Amino acid sequence: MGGMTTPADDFRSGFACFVGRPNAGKSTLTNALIGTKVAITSSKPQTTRHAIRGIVHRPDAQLVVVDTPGLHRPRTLLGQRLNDVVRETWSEVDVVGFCVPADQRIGPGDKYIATELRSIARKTPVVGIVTKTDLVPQQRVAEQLLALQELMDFAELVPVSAVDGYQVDVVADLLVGRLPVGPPLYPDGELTDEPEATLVAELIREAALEGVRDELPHSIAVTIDEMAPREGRDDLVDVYAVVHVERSSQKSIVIGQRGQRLREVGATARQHIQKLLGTKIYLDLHVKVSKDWQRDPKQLRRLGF
Ligand SMILES: Nc1nc2c(ncn2[C@@H]2O[C@H](COP(=O)(O)OP(=O)(O)OP(=O)(O)O)[C@@H](O)[C@H]2O)c(=O)[nH]1
Repeated sequence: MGGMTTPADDFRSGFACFVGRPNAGKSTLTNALIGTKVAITSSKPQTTRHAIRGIVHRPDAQLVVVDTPGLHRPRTLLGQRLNDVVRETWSEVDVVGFCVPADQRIGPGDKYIATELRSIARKTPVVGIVTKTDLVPQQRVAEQLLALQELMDFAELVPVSAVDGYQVDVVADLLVGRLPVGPPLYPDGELTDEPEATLVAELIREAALEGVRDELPHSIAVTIDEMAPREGRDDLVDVYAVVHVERSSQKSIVIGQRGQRLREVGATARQHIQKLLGTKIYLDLHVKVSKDWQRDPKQLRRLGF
């Protein structure tokens, strides 16, 4: 941020999330809004409960898009837990974007989401978004907007195509318009310094936390020691990473019986990293006890906080 410029008095900042049935186009729209800049969750310990998907930086606003798992009709305890996370996110963001694809009839799944949204996030404005307009004739888009309007009270309605870019800015404007006035929540610079390594670290952290979030809420940090293409090959990147925990008891949780868990963490993380980088990777994962790293400013700095 540099402290050189002070944001204008009417600068807006805040959080948004997208909801909608699977395949409604939420991720694609998020990526279109964010462009190339990728944001990283691990840089802010207090926000790790809601993974940040990306940040839209504009001269007049900063829009932080958070991830939510899909809302399901709860059939299992896990389903219920996931739904709790969804509800919590909904009530904490400043605006929700409810996505419905233009090429599919509005159905029970959408009605379920609308009912839930109404009951949980009564005060959160919801923007109704008809996605994938490039797939259907204009007339169909209009019909879908009308059908969507019947579902619930929307703050705004807007059609968009993330693929051809139609009205992506309008969606951004509508979401930003619902954010409170306030300074940027995240510095711009840190997100672009080393996006890949930081994001790779975050993917490993996410994988390591999967299933043990309750046992190790904020006690994990990940650093990347080295990340470079294997010599003489352009299709393989070596990643050397360290998972930092606070106590040796946590180390055993992360490693698991005979290393079983760590292997799974590695496999999951590797898949995600390969997707991100678009190349094969070799992932070398070590677990290290960095005692009380959360309370030690020096260690915190080293771990990138
Ligand atoms: N033609 C077209 N296809 C789109 C558009 N947006 C998304 N898609 C496609 O629709 C499919 C689902 O898109 P996603 O963005 O993954 O949908 P999602 O809502 O994030 O899906 P979940 O992660 O399953 O909840 C993908 O195959 C996208 O390529 C669009 O604007 N136009």
